[in-house]
Amino acid sequence: MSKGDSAVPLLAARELTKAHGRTEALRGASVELGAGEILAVTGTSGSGKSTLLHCLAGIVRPDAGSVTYAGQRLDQLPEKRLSELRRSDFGVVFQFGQLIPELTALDNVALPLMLAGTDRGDARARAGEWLERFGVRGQGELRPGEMSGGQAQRTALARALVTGPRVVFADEPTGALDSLATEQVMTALAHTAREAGTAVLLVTHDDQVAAYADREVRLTDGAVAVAGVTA
Ligand SMILES: Nc1ncnc2c1ncn2[C@@H]1O[C@H](COP(=O)(O)OP(=O)(O)OP(=O)(O)O)[C@@H](O)[C@H]1O
Repeated sequence: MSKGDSAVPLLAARELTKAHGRTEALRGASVELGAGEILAVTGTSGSGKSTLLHCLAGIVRPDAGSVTYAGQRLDQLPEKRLSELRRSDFGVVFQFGQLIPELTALDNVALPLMLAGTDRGDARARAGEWLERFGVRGQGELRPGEMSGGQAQRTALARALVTGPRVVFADEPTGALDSLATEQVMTALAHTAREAGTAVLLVTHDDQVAAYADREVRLTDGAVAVAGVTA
């Protein structure tokens, strides 16, 4: 039984619709994420995966439908409260990790802690522990441009998890990596998320990546077509 089987989901989208101009990216998409669950959202290009992730993460507001997180309506929260909640409870990783190029790996991971008020020494110590978990502690003094794609993505994941979020949103986190680097990144993500009890919403078009999830939902034309168990 997966940890996502609890009666009340941690995060739930109901009947979401969202248009970008005249393109209807979401047309009644509903999805639930349990605490500690790893959920893969799959589907062909343009099926609405990223838009769904953005709505669930409170980055984009849906046109209609609801997003409920830990009992509160995310889609109705005022912007200030929403950004506080995103900082405290959510971590995000995109296809190209979006690390800050001028900072070392260690300082990139320490930054969210420092922004939350942790002093630099403690933040760097904790950042080092997270780099260790992702197998890139040895690269801590390198800048993103000096790392391989896989090392940079593992650093981005360490940065997303260092603040202890309840949910990590990962949009094609291995989209730019070869198969070996994908395996290393996904193994590290699944292992550390399970250890920390962090839920992960994983957007991917790659079956190799979806196989790391507890469950998969497939989007077709902005709505969920198939929901099932992958593992
Ligand atoms: N900012 C935007 N402006 C206009 N159209 C957009 C915008 N973002 C997404 N779309 C359109 O909305 C639809 C859904 O896009 P979305 O990025 O959510 O799909 P996706 O499944 O993540 O695609 P991909 O796998 O190619 O990233 C597509 O037709 C896309 O072209």
